[in-house]
Amino acid sequence: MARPTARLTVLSGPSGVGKGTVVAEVRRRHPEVWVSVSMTTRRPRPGEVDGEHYHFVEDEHFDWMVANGELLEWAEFAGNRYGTPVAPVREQLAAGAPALLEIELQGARQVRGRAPEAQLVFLAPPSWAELVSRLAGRGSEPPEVQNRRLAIAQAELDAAGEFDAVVVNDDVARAAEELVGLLTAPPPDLRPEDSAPE
Ligand SMILES: Nc1ncnc2c1ncn2[C@@H]1O[C@H](COP(=O)(O)OP(=O)(O)OP(=O)(O)O)[C@@H](O)[C@H]1O
Ligand SMILES: Nc1nc2c(ncn2[C@@H]2O[C@H](COP(=O)(O)O)[C@@H](O)[C@H]2O)c(=O)[nH]1
Repeated sequence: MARPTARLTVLSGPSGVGKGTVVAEVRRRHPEVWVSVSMTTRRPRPGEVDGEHYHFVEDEHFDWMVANGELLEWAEFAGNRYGTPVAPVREQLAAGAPALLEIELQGARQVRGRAPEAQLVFLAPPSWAELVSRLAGRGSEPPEVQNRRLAIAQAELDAAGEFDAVVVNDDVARAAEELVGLLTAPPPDLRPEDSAPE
């Protein structure tokens, strides 16, 4: 892998599109890629490990983090709250290393506001039918929660144009490599054609 750029990259996209699957594939291929572990008030799914998939916390703890400015961004999504602890991201970037966040649209917009230099990547499904099928096939939520997530997904798909890049998750390995390409791309002001003298 080319040396990743020390830059903040956000991966967003509708629930069930495969963000977690693609990020896991990126890490399997490139263990050096650092991915933020979010806080959430959601209950763990079977197999999810505290501190690895999420920091699972009670509402009071989440409130405390918000009140103390401990989160880079946070949002309520389908009945639960999710947020990115700011300190590890700061440490990562201060050490000259890249940081990858896997978050939903409201959070991506907050990151855009706080860190305009961040790279925002949208993961899109090959089709609406495929998105519905993936969310149902995962089997982690009951049908009413799936429908709630799909209602949000419609608005998220409409916002794809706000992002710097769109990656279609038609194939996990291909999408993972495309994401790695974006993680290793120099930021716009460092691209040779932008900095070349007249
Ligand atoms: N390219 C793909 N082709 C077929 N199935 C896929 C693909 N990518 C992911 N999946 C499957 O789609 C389902 C949803 O994937 P995943 O949980 O990674 O989505 P997500 O975007 O992280 O969802 P959420 O935002 O709800 O956490 C999983 O069952 C996963 O195995
Ligand atoms: N704004 C944020 N969104 C986050 C964060 N961590 C995860 N997420 C997104 O929430 C939804 C639902 O996740 P699930 O694990 O319950 O399926 C999904 O879009 C995640 O990407 C975060 O720190 N901030």
